[in-house]
Amino acid sequence: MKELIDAIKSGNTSTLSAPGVKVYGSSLTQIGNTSLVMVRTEAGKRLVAVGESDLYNQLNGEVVDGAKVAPLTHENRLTLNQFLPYTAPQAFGTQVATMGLGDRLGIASPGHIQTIRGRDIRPVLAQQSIRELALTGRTYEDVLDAAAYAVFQEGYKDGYGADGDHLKKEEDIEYALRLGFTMLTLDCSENIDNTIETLSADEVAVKYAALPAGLREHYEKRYLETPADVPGAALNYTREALQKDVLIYDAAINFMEAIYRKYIATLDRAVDFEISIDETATPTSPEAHYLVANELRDRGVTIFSMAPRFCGEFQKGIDYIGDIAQFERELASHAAIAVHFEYKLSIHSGSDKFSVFPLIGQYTKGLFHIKTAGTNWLEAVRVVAKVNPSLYRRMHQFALDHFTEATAYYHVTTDIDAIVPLAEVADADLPNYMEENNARQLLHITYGLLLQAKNADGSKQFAEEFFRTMTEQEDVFAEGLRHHIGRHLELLGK
Ligand SMILES: O=C(O)[C@@H](O)[C@H](O)[C@H](O)C(=O)CO
Repeated sequence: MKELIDAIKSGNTSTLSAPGVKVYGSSLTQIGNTSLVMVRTEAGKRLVAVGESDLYNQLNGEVVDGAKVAPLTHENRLTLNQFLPYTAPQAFGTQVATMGLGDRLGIASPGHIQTIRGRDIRPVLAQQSIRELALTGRTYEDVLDAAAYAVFQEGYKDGYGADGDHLKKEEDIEYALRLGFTMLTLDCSENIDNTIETLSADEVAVKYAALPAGLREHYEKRYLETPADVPGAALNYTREALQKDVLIYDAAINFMEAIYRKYIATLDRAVDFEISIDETATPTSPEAHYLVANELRDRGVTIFSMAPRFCGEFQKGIDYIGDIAQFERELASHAAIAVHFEYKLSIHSGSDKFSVFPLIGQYTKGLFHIKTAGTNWLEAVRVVAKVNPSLYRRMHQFALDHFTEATAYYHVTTDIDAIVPLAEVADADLPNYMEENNARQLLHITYGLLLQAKNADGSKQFAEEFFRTMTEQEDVFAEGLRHHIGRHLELLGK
């Protein structure tokens, strides 16, 4: 480390290096009297601060050869945010395309930054759902720390977001806001009544008639008597469809308004508020989308984006499943509705939907929010399959043994029997599993079980070897993300 510190002290920072130390040259920055850089040593990543200043004194670490060497702790991240505002998350609003780049491991953001830098889109790097936190055992502090340190490591100063994703409970909303998250995705799935879709027209009519007269009059006046005028959207309300939509979404709209009034409208800072109605059995018709959006606007609820449940299937880690012509027809209306109400269309489970990306870029005119997460985990699994076949085989077999348990968390239509048996695949061909839909979904939804699995003695069954492998292969992982997420962005027109 001494060679590095001396080079910084002498101002000879063009090629920083030191034996046994990886220097992240893009991180080098000057704050007053202090030169700050990120390195990786045998002990892990560290901040190295050379030159006394308030920053130098506030960083918790040890002094080595006259420099402060600080671990990537939560407290040191907060200090970094204080002195380097670009390392803190920001809200983006509706006028720039954004991409959620969920990182379940806390090590993908450098590759994501290298992929997105210089493109006409901004990254929401710190994006995890409560479901992901529960499955990985991480916290929102961990998620935000990892993203902030990656931003510093890469010297990325174009801004990034932090999305508390698929939040259903007020306590989780408060948790994310308390930590400074700059985007909230309100998951309304538990307030949407999917049972209505199972009723006959007569049963719907009876249930609808039982609603308060004033409520029925409100909706009938606005959607049967008043034509919806949205350029580019084909909207046609029938009495039967309206009755179903009111029964399906009215409670959810009240929930959206209540959360907005209590948590968003009262904030003294900008937060991108996303409405998620995608994780429901009921596809969101354009008419239902317009109804929800119109009611929110009339109630004074301002949103950053809306995630409808599109027709067909947006399943985890694989391409779109469904009638692309119907998807295109309805996408045109969904996109027109979003433009009409001045928010962005949000595409959840956006990973790997290559066949419809051009349509999404086209109809949203390049102004969208797209969410990915699982595909980034699968790029890490691909690295393991390439460089550590023994670990991959053990993880794959564990995933097969625990797949049914994992289906409790994610809706997939995986055909496990279609996956080529491990014994028939040579080590060199293991990465090919990441090209096969059923194997992709097998490893995709079992991520939490794999990362949390323990041996009889309580040690981690895979996680320690997995992260050691990923540390050794961090450049290979970043290259894999640049290629795979880069393909997403190219097809989206970014
Ligand atoms: O797995 C999760 O809970 C999240 O990644 C969630 O699926 C997210 O909203 C998403 O759509 C990522 O593609």
